[in-house]
Amino acid sequence: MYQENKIIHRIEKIISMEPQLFLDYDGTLVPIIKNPEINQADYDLLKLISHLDSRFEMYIVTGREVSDIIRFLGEYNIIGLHGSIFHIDGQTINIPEFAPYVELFNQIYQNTVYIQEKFHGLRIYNKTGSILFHMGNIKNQRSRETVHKIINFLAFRYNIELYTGIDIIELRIPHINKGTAIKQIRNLNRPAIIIGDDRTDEDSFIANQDAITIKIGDGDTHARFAIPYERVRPLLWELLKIL
Ligand SMILES: O=P(O)(O)OC[C@H]1O[C@H](O[C@H]2O[C@H](CO)[C@@H](O)[C@H](O)[C@H]2O)[C@H](O)[C@@H](O)[C@@H]1O
Repeated sequence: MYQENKIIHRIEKIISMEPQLFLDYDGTLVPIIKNPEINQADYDLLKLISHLDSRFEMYIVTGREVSDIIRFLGEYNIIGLHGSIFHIDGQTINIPEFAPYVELFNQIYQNTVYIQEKFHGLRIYNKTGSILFHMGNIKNQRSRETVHKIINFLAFRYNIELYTGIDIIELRIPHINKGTAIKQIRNLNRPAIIIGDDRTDEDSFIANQDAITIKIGDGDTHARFAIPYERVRPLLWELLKIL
C-alpha cells in the first residue's frame, strides 16, 4: 500500500491546528538490526529530528530506556519503556508503581541472567523497569522454544506482562502501554500524528483513533495508513514543507 500522498493531503488539512507528533524509534526512525546497543541515529536523522522538533510539539515514544534515546538522538521529549517514563521538557517522571517493579525486575534479572550461558546467543538486558530477552542470535530452534517457556513461566509466576516483539520477548509492567501514555500527554483539542511499526504501536493506534495513525511496514494494523520503512524519512521531510 503506497499512501504517502493521501497522508500529506490529510495533514495539510489539520496543520493549522498544530498537531502533536508522536514517533516510534526502532523500525520507524532507524532500521531493525541485531545489536540494539548500536542502533545510533545517523546524521540525516539527527538533522530531521531537530527540524521536526522545532516545527512540531514532538515526542519519541519508545520501548527503550530514556537514556538510550538521549544517547542516540539527543535531548527531546521522550516517552520511554512503553509508557512507564515521561521525559518532558528535561524533567523525568515515572509512573507511580515504577519503583516496586524496578525492584522486582532487578530480582528476576539476578535470578535468571545465568541462563545466558546455557542458551548460546541469548542476551538478557535489565532495562531498569522491564527485562528484555533478545533471541536474535539464537540459532537453535529448540533453545528458542525452551527460553520462551522459561519466560512464560516467569510472567505467570510474578504476574507480569509478557510482550513478544521482533526477536525479543520482554517482561514488563502490566497495564502500561504507549497508547495510554500518549493519551495522557495529548492535548485533545489538537490533532495528533502517530507513527510506529511494532505491536506496541498498535496500542497507540487503538487508543487514539481520532489521530492520523501510520503503520510502518506490512501486516495487519489498526492504523489508518501504512507506508514502508524506506518512505518514513521522505514523508517526514515532506511534512516540514507544509505551511
Ligand atoms: O518502541 P521502539 O522504539 O520500537 O522500541 C522497541 C524495542 O526496540 C529495540 O528492539 C528492536 O530493535 C532492535 C534494534 O534494531 C532489534 O535488535 C530487536 O530485535 C527489536 O525488537 C530495543 O532493543 C528494545 O529495548 C525496545 O523495546
